[in-house]
Amino acid sequence: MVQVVSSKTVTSKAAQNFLRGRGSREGVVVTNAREIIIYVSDEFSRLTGYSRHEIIGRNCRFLQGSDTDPEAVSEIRQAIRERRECRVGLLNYRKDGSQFWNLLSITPIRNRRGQVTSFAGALMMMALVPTPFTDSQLFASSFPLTETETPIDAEILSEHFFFPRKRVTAKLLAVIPRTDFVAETILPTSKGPFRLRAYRDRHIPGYEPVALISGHVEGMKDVILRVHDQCVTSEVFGSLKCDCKDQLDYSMEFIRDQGAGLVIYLQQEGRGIGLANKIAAYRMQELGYDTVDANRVLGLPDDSRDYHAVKDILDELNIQSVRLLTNNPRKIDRLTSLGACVSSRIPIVLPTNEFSAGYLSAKAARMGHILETRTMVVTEHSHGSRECGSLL
Ligand SMILES: Nc1nc2c(ncn2[C@@H]2O[C@H](COP(=O)(O)OP(=O)(O)OP(=O)(O)O)[C@@H](O)[C@H]2O)c(=O)[nH]1
Repeated sequence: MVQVVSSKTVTSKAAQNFLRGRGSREGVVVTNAREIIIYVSDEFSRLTGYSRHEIIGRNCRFLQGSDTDPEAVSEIRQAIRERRECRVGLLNYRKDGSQFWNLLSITPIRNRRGQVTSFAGALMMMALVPTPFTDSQLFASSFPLTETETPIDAEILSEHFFFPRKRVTAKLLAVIPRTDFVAETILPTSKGPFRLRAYRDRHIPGYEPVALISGHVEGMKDVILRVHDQCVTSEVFGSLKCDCKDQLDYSMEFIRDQGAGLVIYLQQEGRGIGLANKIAAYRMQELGYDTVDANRVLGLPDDSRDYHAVKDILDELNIQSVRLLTNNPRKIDRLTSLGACVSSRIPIVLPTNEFSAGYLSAKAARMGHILETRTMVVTEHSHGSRECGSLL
């Protein structure tokens, strides 16, 4: 629930009721009858990147930009003129210039005599769609849906929200957080103590992401992050066929040595296909297929991992931006598509062995991984100031 303001500015019962009814992940603003913002929730600030004092006293138009559809804006204007409720899906801009799809609900607040005294707006953020976009892409997700993502049928959504263009056929991905924090403990490890935070996915029974944290990361920007997907074969059985365990060990040590950072560990064995399928894929690799074709001959996707939980956990920890420990540029794309701010990439440079060399070069050749194995030294590839969403 949104905390109900005790502020003198939002005193009407109707406005208070509106605020009480909102989910905690919705950003809320209240304007006076002349559409000047008099209240802004913390979540609204967080979602848009503007601080409260940058918002109060302004008109909500500051979220619009060059790609905001004028048809959507005119629907809002008309609803306000007619003093009626409206729900609109439109492209908005955060303070850093990045775009997001906003499901905006505006409700006029009336006094006892029925006069409109203020307007309350609730903002809900959706996944980014590619820009510049074509009509047919407009509502298409920028990345394929996997079974772990939340599909929302655009037809259904468009029954509730006015969208500027009606040719809505593709599915929409709504970024509705679904990863709940469960508990935190201190975990002594061979690499030193870490805070271990457990989460639970609301939709997938048994899917329990964890965050292994060193130092203070909450509310910080440029936090070192390793997004690590489960690899039982190397991490438990010591398989030499891949570099997963080495990368996990390296990341924990790197984060410890840097003083702060986190590993988000996800149960997505075998790039999302599961352990048994991965073992079947290994069998295919013994027959001569590389890591990509082995999946394909089994009718399995190359990579069906989902990073929804990463965005939710970063939001839950109020982490503003991350420096990602990875050699996989697509991981950066996928995280930024979900709205996470990746400010730079830190390569992980590790030696190969006779069993992993083929796998690693296949990943570089077929999956776009950056393969640097000449030296053990890790240097940060900075991409300059926060250019979220346009790193590579
Ligand atoms: N399907 C399949 N999965 C594999 C294979 N080898 C390792 N994995 C899985 O690959 C996942 C790790 O992905 P990688 O492609 O190694 O690396 P990445 O996470 O994409 O990129 P980095 O951030 O650079 O590590 C883990 O879930 C492993 O279980 C394989 O041969 N086939």
